[in-house]
Amino acid sequence: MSSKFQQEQQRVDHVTEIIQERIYNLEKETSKRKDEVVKIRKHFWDEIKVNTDTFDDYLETIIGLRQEAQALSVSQTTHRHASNKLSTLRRMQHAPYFGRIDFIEEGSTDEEQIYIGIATLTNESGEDFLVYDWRAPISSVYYDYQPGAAQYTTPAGIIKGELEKKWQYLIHNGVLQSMFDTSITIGDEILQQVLGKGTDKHMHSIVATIQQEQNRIIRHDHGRLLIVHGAAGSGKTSAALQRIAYLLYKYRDSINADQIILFSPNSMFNSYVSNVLPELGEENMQQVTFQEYLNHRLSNEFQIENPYEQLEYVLTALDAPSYKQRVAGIRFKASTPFFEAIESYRKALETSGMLFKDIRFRGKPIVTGEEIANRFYSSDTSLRFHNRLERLRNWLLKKINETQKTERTEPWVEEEIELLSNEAYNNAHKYLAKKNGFQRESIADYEMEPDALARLIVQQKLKPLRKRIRTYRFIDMKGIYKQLFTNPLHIKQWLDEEPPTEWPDICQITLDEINNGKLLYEDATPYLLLNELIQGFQTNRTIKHIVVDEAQDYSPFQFEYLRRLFPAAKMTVLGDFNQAIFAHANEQVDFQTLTGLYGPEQTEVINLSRSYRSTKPIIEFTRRLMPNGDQIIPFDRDGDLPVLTRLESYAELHLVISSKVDELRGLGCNTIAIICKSAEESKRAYEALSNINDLKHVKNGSMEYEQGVVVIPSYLSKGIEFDAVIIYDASEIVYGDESLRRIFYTVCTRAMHYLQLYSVGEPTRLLQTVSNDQFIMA
Ligand SMILES: Nc1ncnc2c1ncn2[C@@H]1O[C@H](COP(=O)(O)OP(=O)(O)OP(=O)(O)O)[C@@H](O)[C@H]1O
Repeated sequence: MSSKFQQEQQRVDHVTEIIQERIYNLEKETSKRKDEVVKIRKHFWDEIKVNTDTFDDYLETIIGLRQEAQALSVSQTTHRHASNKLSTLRRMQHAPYFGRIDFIEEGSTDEEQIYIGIATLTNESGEDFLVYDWRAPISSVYYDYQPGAAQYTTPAGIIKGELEKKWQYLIHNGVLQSMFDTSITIGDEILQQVLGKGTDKHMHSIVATIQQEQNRIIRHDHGRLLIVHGAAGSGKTSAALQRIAYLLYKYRDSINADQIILFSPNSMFNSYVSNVLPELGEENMQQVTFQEYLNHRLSNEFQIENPYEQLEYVLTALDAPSYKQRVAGIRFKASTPFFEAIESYRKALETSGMLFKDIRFRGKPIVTGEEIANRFYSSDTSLRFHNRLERLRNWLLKKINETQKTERTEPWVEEEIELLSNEAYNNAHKYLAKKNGFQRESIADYEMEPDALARLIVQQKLKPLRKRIRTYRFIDMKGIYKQLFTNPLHIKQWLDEEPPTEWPDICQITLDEINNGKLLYEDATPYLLLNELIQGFQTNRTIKHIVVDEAQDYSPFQFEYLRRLFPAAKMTVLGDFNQAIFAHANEQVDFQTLTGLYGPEQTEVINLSRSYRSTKPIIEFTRRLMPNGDQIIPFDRDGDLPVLTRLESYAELHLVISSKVDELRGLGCNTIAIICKSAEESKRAYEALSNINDLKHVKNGSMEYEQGVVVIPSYLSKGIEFDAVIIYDASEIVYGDESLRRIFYTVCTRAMHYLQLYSVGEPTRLLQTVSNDQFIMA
């Protein structure tokens, strides 16, 4: 062992010792804090005298409550910080750092050695940095430069200097396994090692090996919108997650994890990526799917189709009578012209077309929908639309007040009073006594007048109606949306161009679904948009950053919606048009359309062209599937060529797949995915392959990324990766249509180490763009 290596091991030992000492002290402190929190919680009420007899007593009670609550909150926050710090240190004790730069600042002769790890560690006095956080300004030199002139940006300005050397360390359980001088080693050894490993149940952080182009994304910090377009496996999701960690570090005084939302494709993906931030000592951001948001907003009104049901229809219902029309509808309803048509339609509603529901009480109309509409259209048209609606709402609430007065002498109220249970009667008595200023002991002295009770009963009965009016549920939103489709000719008033030729059928399909209480996925966002344009946007200003992964699956419509929903947020959008698998993704859409969201000066686009996930032979193969594939640069990792095996029957296929799975298991693959085109095909495959030990079936709604051998439909496999991928049936019959190219590309790019394709009969024509030397025909 060289003395240099020994010295480095000694340093590791020294730093590890310090970390262990800190852990020991922090453990003591956190357990003290924990006891404190438990004690405050337990004795919370003992410390407070609740007395509300006089105003002064009341005030004292409130102040006491406040003080105790504050003490609890301070202790809880301190405890949380200490536990976070503790879990970071526990991680660091096994590998305190992963890199080092030797840097000489301009104007100085001293070479500084900067060790880089997942968090900052200083000596006891706090003056010497033993480890720098990977997000510290100076650490960017590690990711951005090779030895030579280098610089980094601090809040005080740019610091220039000379990067003398750059080192990578591999430390495991406190033992230095290897260290590389990156100016001497050829290729990126540590990256090779990391990428060569098998998959895990969760994605891991990449801080030790972030590449320069990825670092640009992580540290990008100007403008409202960052668009990242990158090849499959280029590290978009990874960069997005490290970027969140970076933002949480840089803006730790003003942003917390709850103020960042990651929009992800499905729950399984959520579980797959959920470990990256905690691994970096940060709390997880909020994770949602767009569908969850739609359900949250609309599931009371409709049964909403989910995006995968829509896709399953597109993939499997080719023979359905209205297939062509439905697909045309999906495309059109996601388009900018339809978005603009909805905006024009809403404008037109200022002069006519608003529909309202009757407001009824006990079966009798208080005001009919028609009367409400007349009132609305006779109001001052110079007011803003939303203010007119507000006035209308106030007018209706007044009507309810009038009803309350007239109803209380009606015979039904008398009947209700007679039928009141003792408990209900006593509750009413107590409520009215308090309302009339009677306190505790004196409550019994209150004599309830029958009229007051009658009023209370009517008021209770009218409560739901008041709530409906306050929340604008007297607007007939379904009816208004349906009006867009009731007469196929009407759309021309709001649309600048011709609607698709299938428009009359699209209208019929839409109306049929809505009349059955269903909302197709393609209608969900337009419906919600119209709703918000009419009632005012329900905005969320607390969110400071939203990250949209797999952005190619969103329509421009949805982005516009998100922009309005989160007016105070910056946005990071990551995607790959080669993987745009939804039917609404037509050829013309690209990320340039998104520049319009915040304008060009607020937008930056970064491209990632190097792909890391798969071995070089797999990337060479998959990139040939796409016309623009030559722009994808494979990371140079060796591996086997993909194999295509033609079989003549499904019986044969199932036998062969079973033995292939055994072989791949023998090669050490932790995750093997048998990827099918649709859920329908997956179901058949899963049943036929039931002899495979511990085979799992991933369906829409699956919550966890499963290790082992899974059968999975194409669209659910996106965003995730497997050690080995088996394409269940890459035949012309299954993938014979050019429109399936992106799906086919997406599934093949899920493979990290092995890619095996089977074809029952003639292989798909999509493979004709791949030359014969890029795969083995077995
Ligand atoms: N700099 C890096 N260091 C180590 N591993 C990396 C790096 N960049 C990417 N990877 C690995 O490459 C794989 C693909 O990364 P990721 O899933 O982030 O790519 P993606 O662009 O989101 O892919 P896709 O679009 O195909 O879903 C992951 O296993 C990730 O850990």
